[in-house]
Amino acid sequence: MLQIEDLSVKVGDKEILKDIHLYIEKGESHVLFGPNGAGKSTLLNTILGNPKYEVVRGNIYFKGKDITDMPMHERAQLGIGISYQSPPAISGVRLETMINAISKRSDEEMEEMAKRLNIRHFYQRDLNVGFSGGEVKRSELLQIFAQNPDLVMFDEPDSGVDVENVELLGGIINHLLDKDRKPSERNKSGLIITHLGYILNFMEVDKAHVLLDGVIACSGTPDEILNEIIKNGYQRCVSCCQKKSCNK
Ligand SMILES: Nc1ncnc2c1ncn2[C@@H]1O[C@H](COP(=O)(O)OP(=O)(O)OP(=O)(O)O)[C@@H](O)[C@H]1O
Repeated sequence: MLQIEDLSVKVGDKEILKDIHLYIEKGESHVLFGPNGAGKSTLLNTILGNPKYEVVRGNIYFKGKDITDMPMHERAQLGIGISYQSPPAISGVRLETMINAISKRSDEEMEEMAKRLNIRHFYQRDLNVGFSGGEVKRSELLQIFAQNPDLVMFDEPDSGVDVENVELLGGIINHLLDKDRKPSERNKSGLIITHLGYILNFMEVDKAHVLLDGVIACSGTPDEILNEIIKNGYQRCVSCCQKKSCNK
């Protein structure tokens, strides 16, 4: 589904991502860990095609197509979606208006998901204006459900969310990524950034990567990587990275 080859990315004068290789198969979800400022959001924004991020080397392929120079709206049409960490509040645009503008789902499907996310009563409110942290995340997930993209990226879906809502959101992300279907029937792929990994208790993820200083330092199963980070911080990834000379 997504293939990233030898990708290096600059923001302004600064090279943030270096020599990234990442392959996400159809039906797979990957999680991205890394300390603050490592470049995780930069990677998501680059996949999305945000023009602020300049690809200086390498290529991004989506569904077999080279999208490296493709504008953002065409990538969205092709099936790439994102749930932002801190989406903007938009006065004058109601949640319902946004949903109607972007939805590829039936009214019945939208009603059901809005109820499941407990956000139906927010339809007449301006988008994210005065929403709490958890309400913003629920509204983001409803918009992602409406768009129905094939590759969904989640930038810290659990930040600022209480324990009960993390469980709710984890279950819905699982559903959005087809994890409630048999492996052979899964068509969606995901890339999720999380700092604490608590949401992973409620969703299924196939692989994990650690991004350090713009480089993928280690990859493995989500459990082994997360346990290592909880036990020793990012220290082992740093030594692993030094052995591979990946920070040169
Ligand atoms: N517009 C910009 N101009 C200069 N530097 C930038 C710009 N945007 C991001 N950066 C820098 O790029 C680096 C990576 O930022 P990024 O937001 O991708 O990190 P992150 O891993 O997502 O961090 P966090 O976990 O704190 O959200 C940081 O050092 C940041 O200051």
